Amino acid sequence: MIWVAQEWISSPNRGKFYELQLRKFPAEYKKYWEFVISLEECELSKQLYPRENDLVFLVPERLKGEKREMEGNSIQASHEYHCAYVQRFRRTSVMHNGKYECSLFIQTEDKFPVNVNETVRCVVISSLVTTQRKLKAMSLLNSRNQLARAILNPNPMDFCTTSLLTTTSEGITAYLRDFNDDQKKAIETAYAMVKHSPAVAKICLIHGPPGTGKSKTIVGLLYRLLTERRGQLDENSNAKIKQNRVLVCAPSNAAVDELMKKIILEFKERCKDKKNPLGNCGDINLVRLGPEKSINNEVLRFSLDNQVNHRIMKKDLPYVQEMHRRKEHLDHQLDELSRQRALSRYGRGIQRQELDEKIAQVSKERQELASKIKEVQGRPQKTQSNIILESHIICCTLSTSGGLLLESAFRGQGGVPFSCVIVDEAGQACEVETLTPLIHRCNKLILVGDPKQLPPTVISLTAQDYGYEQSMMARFCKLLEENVEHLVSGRLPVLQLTVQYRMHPDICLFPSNYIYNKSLKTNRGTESARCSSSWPFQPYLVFDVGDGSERRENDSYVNIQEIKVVMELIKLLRDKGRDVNFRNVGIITHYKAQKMKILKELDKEFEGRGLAEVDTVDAFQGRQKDCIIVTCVRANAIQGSIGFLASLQRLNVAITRAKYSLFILGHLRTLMDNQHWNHLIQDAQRRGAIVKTCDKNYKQDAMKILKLKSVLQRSLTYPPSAAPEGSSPQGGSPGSDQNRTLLGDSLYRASVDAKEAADSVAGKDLERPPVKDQLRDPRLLRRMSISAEAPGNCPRDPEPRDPQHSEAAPPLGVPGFPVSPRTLDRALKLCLATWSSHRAHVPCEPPGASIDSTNESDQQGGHSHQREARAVSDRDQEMPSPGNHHPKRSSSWDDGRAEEEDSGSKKRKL
Ligand SMILES: Nc1ncnc2c1ncn2[C@@H]1O[C@H](COP(=O)(O)OP(=O)(O)OP(=O)(O)O)[C@@H](O)[C@H]1O
Repeated sequence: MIWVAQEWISSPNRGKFYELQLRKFPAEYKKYWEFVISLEECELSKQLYPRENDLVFLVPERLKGEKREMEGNSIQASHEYHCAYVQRFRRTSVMHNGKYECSLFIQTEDKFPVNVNETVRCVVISSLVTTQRKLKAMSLLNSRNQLARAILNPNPMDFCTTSLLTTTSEGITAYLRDFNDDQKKAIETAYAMVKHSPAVAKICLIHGPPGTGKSKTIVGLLYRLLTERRGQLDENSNAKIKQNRVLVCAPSNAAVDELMKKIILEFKERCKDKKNPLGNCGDINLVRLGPEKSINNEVLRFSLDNQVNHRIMKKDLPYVQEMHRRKEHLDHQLDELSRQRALSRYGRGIQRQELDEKIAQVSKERQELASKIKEVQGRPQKTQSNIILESHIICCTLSTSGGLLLESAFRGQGGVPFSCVIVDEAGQACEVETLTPLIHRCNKLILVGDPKQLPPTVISLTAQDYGYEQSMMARFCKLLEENVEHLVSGRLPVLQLTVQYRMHPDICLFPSNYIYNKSLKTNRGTESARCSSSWPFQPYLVFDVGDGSERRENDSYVNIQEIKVVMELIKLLRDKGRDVNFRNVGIITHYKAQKMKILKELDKEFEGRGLAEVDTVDAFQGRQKDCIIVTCVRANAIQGSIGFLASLQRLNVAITRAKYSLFILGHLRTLMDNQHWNHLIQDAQRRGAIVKTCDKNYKQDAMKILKLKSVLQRSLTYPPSAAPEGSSPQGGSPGSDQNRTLLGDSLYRASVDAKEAADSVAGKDLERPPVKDQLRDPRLLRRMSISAEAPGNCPRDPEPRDPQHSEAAPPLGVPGFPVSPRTLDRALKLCLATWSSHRAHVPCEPPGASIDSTNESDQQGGHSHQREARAVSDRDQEMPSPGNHHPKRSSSWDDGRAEEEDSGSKKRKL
């Protein structure tokens, strides 16, 4: 029953009441009850009436209202409530009290204290179909699958390793050029596992952090597995070659469809003869199983129902059309007869009788015709099975893979129907769910996912205690990691994807260091594109909304001050982002009430146009946006729990969705009570990426998301009064690639369009503030050692609270060292020089915003100052360091590339 518990609440929209009338007491089966509901009610609530396999709660009439069914997030079962299972739903055509009736057979757990004819309230909790499939998968595992032992008691030999590499043909070598080394290794290893020794049961784990191309790798593997098929197919066009059929599953419909879109693109693109493809998807056949209403429109064409209809329509179209015409004719006839019958109410009895007989006759004929149409158009099993058998890739959810459809299609075919089962988003599937596709006896399982992102959603705490929240992939990875020292190779048999193609390197830095053990690297092309000067906003800032406070709203929370900041940021994105497409901006909040309030505000501001997408972390998993704003909401005066926010996996997903800019809004004192947030804040603090704000200043503070174009320009014309330190805020020396990223891209590699610059900063302030106030980038402020307590800033600093983190940076506002205006001027020129020399070979990928990215005078300026800049760079490095600014010395969160790039920069200096 534990397994059921979490699902009671996972379908909240099904929690509806039904009044049922107990009709008779079936003496023979004490635990079975027959209830009656009126047909009218059934018709009205077609979607929601208790259906077969539904789990329901039954409450006798006399107990109604005595106790609430829902308390908080959990349903309280007590002796008054009877957990029951809808065994059978039967529609009968019996008239009762002037209404047609339906019968509902419900099986209760034990004796149900209800009297005959007493009304019973029935609460539909959830369908048990999925649960039944999971139970079936569990019970069949041992008898049906060779992987049973490996799953229950895994050892490293059960997992495929890189030693299985195969030889590749020229064509495949050329194809694999589009993939990075990790992806190639994953494809080749999984391919070898499937193709070599098919009798050996093996599992392949492909672990891919955010944006590392997990889907791309799956598509590449499918292509690799199925291209050989073409050769075989040419000789023997029996399309039922089971060795070349793959079952591709994911826990959710959305995940299946996302992957399918990529599969379709790839196979269509690579079709040998596009005018004459061999299958329905390029040269292969693809089918998507599952109810049509849950399939994305873009892939609906490949649904089983669609393909069945297409085949039937093609064959039986004229016949079906004729039947429809006849049915329409009978409908008209019935209408007319009913009208005549109504008119003859006061006429002769004989006439009425004749009409009744005629109506009955026409009704019968119509009913027969309707069932014939249904039979032809309905889903004839034979056609379904043929389509499934002819498919090379079968896509469906894990649950659907356990349905009767697949089983009956393969019944009597002999052998194993798939060469392998691939599970995408495997980190998000419950263990038992992952067992479901294994009922088809396939002994090769490929799990692709990231256990460090969100686990399966399990609300029941009891279920969590039993480990139901842990995915199979997470369990395997954990076990292997714990025993890594006992492995002969000393290496984990997990294929790791380590190059990400999504995030700006500044966004990637913290998750890479803290969550992925410094292993997540940014692809060079992605780095250049993300650092493009055409994107006018900073990549990574954490706003400390110090005077924000959480307010409870029903079961949720809101934080009004954070909403104000969100709205201000959104307005800036709109005003300064020029072409920033709002569909590419996402606002992530963990709380429903906050989401609703933000949506309302956005609606007010934009009158329903151009709304940014607002949703929970869970809804954003697997997706990406150009800019993400995270509003954390929680802000307690008395420190307490931070609820959903506490999960590292949720934090990971929230901060890894943005491509160009990530702005996190939170009450840092509250957040710092959690160790993961504490690390994030300390890291941001070291990088000078924290912006303190409060109600008085939030509008000005929001402006800090703009890149510092004006500073760059003014620094050349107005020598400022302070200079930055020589060291970068995150390590690496000036001129190193990493440094270019952090300094050059975020701070200086901005558009130098004078007009834009003036407009974005100085133009706003008629009374020009002192230079230090104009330098709004927190990193620069930090480097210049300008106290965060400067006028207009908020008074409170977040301080690292956790004494166990010895590498913790001091609180914001620690005085730095004095720098002269000349040094600052030189340093700025240095950055400009590095920027312009770097830019020369950096391709730009406009993300949607297109701002003039070149400025002659700037480039020339940078060029002419290059030599001088290098001299400054050398000298700056010798300057006394405040000690905690050079992460290579002070921080355990260095970018893994720092050392390599540091030496690179030294070479450049030589
Ligand atoms: N080798 C590669 N070369 C170029 N681009 C790549 C490569 N691999 C992946 N990408 C790009 O990176 C982006 C993310 O890829 P993909 O969606 O496959 O990643 P993912 O790991 O499945 O993402 P998620 O974290 O959302 O699950 C896509 O735009 C994809 O085209």
